[in-house]
Amino acid sequence: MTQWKQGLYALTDAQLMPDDATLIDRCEAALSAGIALLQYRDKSGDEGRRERQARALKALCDHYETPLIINDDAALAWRLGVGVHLGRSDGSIARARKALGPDAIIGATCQDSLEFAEQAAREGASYLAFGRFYPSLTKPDAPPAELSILARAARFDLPRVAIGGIDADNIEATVGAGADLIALVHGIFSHEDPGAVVRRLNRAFDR
Ligand SMILES: Cc1ncc(COP(=O)(O)OP(=O)(O)O)c(N)n1
Ligand SMILES: Cc1nc(C(=O)O)sc1CCOP(=O)(O)O
Ligand SMILES: [Mg+2]
Repeated sequence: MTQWKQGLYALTDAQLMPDDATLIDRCEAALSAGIALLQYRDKSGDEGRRERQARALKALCDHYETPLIINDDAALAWRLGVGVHLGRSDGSIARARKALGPDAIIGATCQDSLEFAEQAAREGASYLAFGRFYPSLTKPDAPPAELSILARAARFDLPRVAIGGIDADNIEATVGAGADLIALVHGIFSHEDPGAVVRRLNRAFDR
Protein backbone atom coordinates (compact mmCIF):
# COMPACT_ATOMS: atom_id res chain seq x y z
CA MET A 1 0.00 0.00 0.00
CA THR A 2 1.08 3.58 -0.70
CA GLN A 3 2.68 5.28 2.27
CA TRP A 4 -0.27 7.47 3.26
CA LYS A 5 1.18 9.54 6.10
CA GLN A 6 2.70 12.27 3.96
CA GLY A 7 1.63 13.89 0.71
CA LEU A 8 -1.52 15.12 -0.98
CA TYR A 9 -4.99 14.24 0.27
CA ALA A 10 -7.64 14.80 -2.43
CA LEU A 11 -11.30 15.31 -1.45
CA THR A 12 -14.05 14.83 -4.02
CA ASP A 13 -16.81 17.37 -4.58
CA ALA A 14 -20.20 16.76 -6.16
CA GLN A 15 -20.44 20.27 -7.62
CA LEU A 16 -17.09 19.99 -9.38
CA MET A 17 -17.70 16.38 -10.49
CA PRO A 18 -21.46 16.05 -10.88
CA ASP A 19 -21.62 12.76 -12.78
CA ASP A 20 -19.97 9.36 -12.32
CA ALA A 21 -17.79 9.61 -15.43
CA THR A 22 -16.25 12.96 -14.42
CA LEU A 23 -15.74 11.75 -10.86
CA ILE A 24 -13.95 8.60 -11.97
CA ASP A 25 -11.87 10.33 -14.67
CA ARG A 26 -10.62 13.10 -12.38
CA CYS A 27 -9.97 10.76 -9.45
CA GLU A 28 -8.05 8.38 -11.70
CA ALA A 29 -5.93 11.28 -12.99
CA ALA A 30 -5.12 12.34 -9.42
CA LEU A 31 -4.42 8.77 -8.27
CA SER A 32 -2.15 7.98 -11.18
CA ALA A 33 -0.17 11.20 -10.65
CA GLY A 34 0.41 10.31 -7.00
CA ILE A 35 -1.80 11.22 -4.07
CA ALA A 36 -1.47 9.73 -0.58
CA LEU A 37 -5.19 9.54 0.26
CA LEU A 38 -8.54 10.02 -1.51
CA GLN A 39 -11.64 11.09 0.39
CA TYR A 40 -15.14 10.56 -1.01
CA ARG A 41 -17.06 13.64 0.19
CA ASP A 42 -20.63 13.84 -1.06
CA LYS A 43 -23.30 15.86 0.70
CA SER A 44 -26.12 15.01 -1.73
CA GLY A 45 -27.98 12.73 0.67
CA ASP A 46 -28.66 10.39 -2.26
CA GLU A 47 -27.87 7.03 -0.66
CA GLY A 48 -27.92 5.06 -3.92
CA ARG A 49 -25.50 7.43 -5.61
CA ARG A 50 -23.21 7.49 -2.57
CA GLU A 51 -23.06 3.69 -2.38
CA ARG A 52 -22.46 3.34 -6.15
CA GLN A 53 -19.80 6.05 -6.39
CA ALA A 54 -18.01 4.97 -3.22
CA ARG A 55 -17.81 1.36 -4.52
CA ALA A 56 -16.42 2.57 -7.86
CA LEU A 57 -13.80 4.67 -6.08
CA LYS A 58 -12.87 1.73 -3.84
CA ALA A 59 -12.07 -0.38 -6.93
CA LEU A 60 -10.01 2.48 -8.38
CA CYS A 61 -8.13 3.08 -5.13
CA ASP A 62 -7.38 -0.64 -4.80
CA HIS A 63 -5.87 -0.56 -8.28
CA TYR A 64 -3.58 2.34 -7.34
CA GLU A 65 -2.96 0.93 -3.83
CA THR A 66 -4.12 4.19 -2.30
CA PRO A 67 -6.40 4.27 0.76
CA LEU A 68 -9.97 5.50 0.32
CA ILE A 69 -11.62 7.48 3.12
CA ILE A 70 -15.38 8.06 3.35
CA ASN A 71 -16.49 11.41 4.73
CA ASP A 72 -19.08 11.44 7.56
CA ASP A 73 -20.39 7.88 7.15
CA ALA A 74 -18.78 5.15 9.29
CA ALA A 75 -21.44 2.61 8.22
CA LEU A 76 -20.59 3.04 4.52
CA ALA A 77 -16.88 2.84 5.37
CA TRP A 78 -17.52 -0.41 7.25
CA ARG A 79 -19.45 -1.93 4.31
CA LEU A 80 -16.55 -1.13 1.97
CA GLY A 81 -13.75 -1.98 4.39
CA VAL A 82 -12.18 1.49 4.10
CA GLY A 83 -11.39 4.45 6.37
CA VAL A 84 -13.61 7.29 7.55
CA HIS A 85 -13.27 11.00 8.30
CA LEU A 86 -15.42 12.34 11.13
CA GLY A 87 -16.11 15.95 12.03
CA ARG A 88 -17.26 17.29 15.38
CA SER A 89 -20.88 16.27 14.82
CA ASP A 90 -20.38 13.09 12.77
CA GLY A 91 -20.25 10.55 15.61
CA SER A 92 -17.65 9.31 18.01
CA ILE A 93 -14.11 8.43 16.98
CA ALA A 94 -13.98 5.78 19.70
CA ARG A 95 -17.11 4.07 18.34
CA ALA A 96 -15.77 4.17 14.78
CA ARG A 97 -12.46 2.66 15.95
CA LYS A 98 -14.32 -0.15 17.68
CA ALA A 99 -16.45 -0.84 14.59
CA LEU A 100 -13.74 -0.51 11.92
CA GLY A 101 -10.91 -2.20 13.80
CA PRO A 102 -7.33 -1.29 14.71
CA ASP A 103 -5.99 -0.95 11.17
CA ALA A 104 -8.63 1.37 9.71
CA ILE A 105 -7.63 4.95 8.90
CA ILE A 106 -9.88 7.22 10.97
CA GLY A 107 -9.49 10.97 10.58
CA ALA A 108 -10.74 13.69 12.89
CA THR A 109 -11.57 17.35 12.28
CA CYS A 110 -9.83 19.45 14.93
CA GLN A 111 -10.43 22.93 13.40
CA ASP A 112 -8.11 25.21 15.42
CA SER A 113 -8.31 23.34 18.70
CA LEU A 114 -5.63 21.34 20.50
CA GLU A 115 -8.34 20.22 22.94
CA PHE A 116 -10.26 18.59 20.07
CA ALA A 117 -6.99 17.05 18.89
CA GLU A 118 -6.23 15.70 22.35
CA GLN A 119 -9.64 14.05 22.57
CA ALA A 120 -9.44 12.60 19.05
CA ALA A 121 -5.95 11.20 19.70
CA ARG A 122 -7.16 9.63 22.95
CA GLU A 123 -10.11 8.01 21.17
CA GLY A 124 -7.91 6.42 18.52
CA ALA A 125 -7.76 8.81 15.55
CA SER A 126 -5.18 7.96 12.86
CA TYR A 127 -4.63 11.57 11.79
CA LEU A 128 -5.65 15.04 12.99
CA ALA A 129 -7.02 17.62 10.54
CA PHE A 130 -6.60 21.35 11.20
CA GLY A 131 -8.00 24.30 9.26
CA ARG A 132 -9.29 26.18 7.50
CA PHE A 133 -6.03 28.01 6.86
CA TYR A 134 -7.00 30.14 3.82
CA PRO A 135 -10.24 31.35 2.22
CA SER A 136 -12.05 28.28 0.91
CA LEU A 137 -14.41 28.12 -2.06
CA THR A 138 -15.70 24.72 -0.92
CA LYS A 139 -16.42 25.64 2.69
CA PRO A 140 -16.19 29.43 3.11
CA ASP A 141 -17.77 29.36 6.59
CA ALA A 142 -15.38 26.82 8.13
CA PRO A 143 -13.77 28.41 11.21
CA PRO A 144 -10.36 29.94 10.48
CA ALA A 145 -7.15 28.55 11.99
CA GLU A 146 -3.58 29.82 12.41
CA LEU A 147 -0.72 27.91 10.80
CA SER A 148 1.09 27.89 14.16
CA ILE A 149 -1.29 25.20 15.44
CA LEU A 150 0.45 22.66 13.18
CA ALA A 151 3.76 22.93 15.08
CA ARG A 152 1.97 22.83 18.42
CA ALA A 153 0.14 19.64 17.38
CA ALA A 154 3.43 17.76 16.84
CA ARG A 155 3.18 16.48 20.40
CA PHE A 156 0.37 14.08 19.48
CA ASP A 157 2.74 12.12 17.25
CA LEU A 158 0.04 11.61 14.61
CA PRO A 159 0.05 12.81 10.99
CA ARG A 160 -1.18 16.42 10.81
CA VAL A 161 -3.49 17.28 7.93
CA ALA A 162 -3.91 20.89 6.78
CA ILE A 163 -7.11 21.87 4.94
CA GLY A 164 -8.93 24.90 3.59
CA GLY A 165 -8.06 27.00 0.55
CA ILE A 166 -4.70 25.35 -0.12
CA ASP A 167 -3.28 25.80 -3.62
CA ALA A 168 0.02 26.07 -5.48
CA ASP A 169 0.66 29.53 -4.01
CA ASN A 170 0.44 28.58 -0.35
CA ILE A 171 1.27 24.86 -0.18
CA GLU A 172 4.98 25.37 0.54
CA ALA A 173 4.27 27.65 3.50
CA THR A 174 1.76 25.12 4.82
CA VAL A 175 4.13 22.17 4.55
CA GLY A 176 6.85 24.37 6.08
CA ALA A 177 4.57 25.06 9.05
CA GLY A 178 4.39 21.34 9.83
CA ALA A 179 1.63 19.76 7.75
CA ASP A 180 2.30 16.13 6.84
CA LEU A 181 -0.71 15.83 4.55
CA ILE A 182 -2.24 18.62 2.47
CA ALA A 183 -5.98 18.22 1.87
CA LEU A 184 -7.54 19.95 -1.12
CA VAL A 185 -10.81 20.06 -3.03
CA HIS A 186 -10.61 23.02 -5.44
CA GLY A 187 -6.81 22.99 -5.52
CA ILE A 188 -7.02 19.65 -7.35
CA PHE A 189 -10.50 18.98 -8.70
CA SER A 190 -11.41 22.40 -10.12
CA HIS A 191 -8.71 21.74 -12.72
CA GLU A 192 -9.50 19.93 -15.93
CA ASP A 193 -6.19 18.10 -15.67
CA PRO A 194 -5.88 17.09 -12.00
CA GLY A 195 -2.85 14.92 -12.84
CA ALA A 196 -0.76 17.92 -13.91
CA VAL A 197 -1.76 19.85 -10.78
CA VAL A 198 -0.96 16.91 -8.51
CA ARG A 199 2.52 16.56 -10.03
CA ARG A 200 3.17 20.25 -9.47
CA LEU A 201 1.78 20.33 -5.90
CA ASN A 202 3.81 17.24 -4.97
CA ARG A 203 7.02 19.25 -5.45
CA ALA A 204 6.26 20.96 -2.14
CA PHE A 205 7.19 17.71 -0.36
CA ASP A 206 10.60 17.45 -2.08
CA ARG A 207 12.14 20.32 -0.19
C1 LIG B 1 -9.22 15.90 5.84
C2 LIG B 1 -10.48 16.57 6.25
N1 LIG B 1 -10.41 17.55 7.16
C3 LIG B 1 -11.52 18.17 7.56
C4 LIG B 1 -12.74 17.81 7.02
C5 LIG B 1 -14.00 18.49 7.47
O1 LIG B 1 -14.87 17.58 8.14
P1 LIG B 1 -16.21 18.16 8.80
O2 LIG B 1 -15.83 19.18 9.81
O3 LIG B 1 -17.02 17.04 9.29
O4 LIG B 1 -16.94 18.87 7.60
P2 LIG B 1 -17.53 18.19 6.27
O5 LIG B 1 -16.39 17.83 5.40
O6 LIG B 1 -18.30 16.97 6.68
O7 LIG B 1 -18.37 19.25 5.67
C6 LIG B 1 -12.77 16.79 6.08
N2 LIG B 1 -13.91 16.38 5.51
N3 LIG B 1 -11.62 16.17 5.71
C1 LIG C 1 -14.14 20.12 3.80
C2 LIG C 1 -13.40 21.20 4.48
N1 LIG C 1 -13.18 21.22 5.83
C3 LIG C 1 -12.53 22.29 6.22
C4 LIG C 1 -12.17 22.57 7.62
O1 LIG C 1 -11.60 23.63 7.90
O2 LIG C 1 -12.43 21.70 8.44
S1 LIG C 1 -12.15 23.35 4.95
C5 LIG C 1 -12.88 22.31 3.84
C6 LIG C 1 -12.94 22.60 2.37
C7 LIG C 1 -11.65 22.29 1.66
O3 LIG C 1 -11.83 22.59 0.32
P1 LIG C 1 -10.90 23.60 -0.49
O4 LIG C 1 -9.58 22.92 -0.65
O5 LIG C 1 -11.61 23.77 -1.81
O6 LIG C 1 -10.82 24.86 0.28
MG1 LIG D 1 -18.36 15.87 8.39
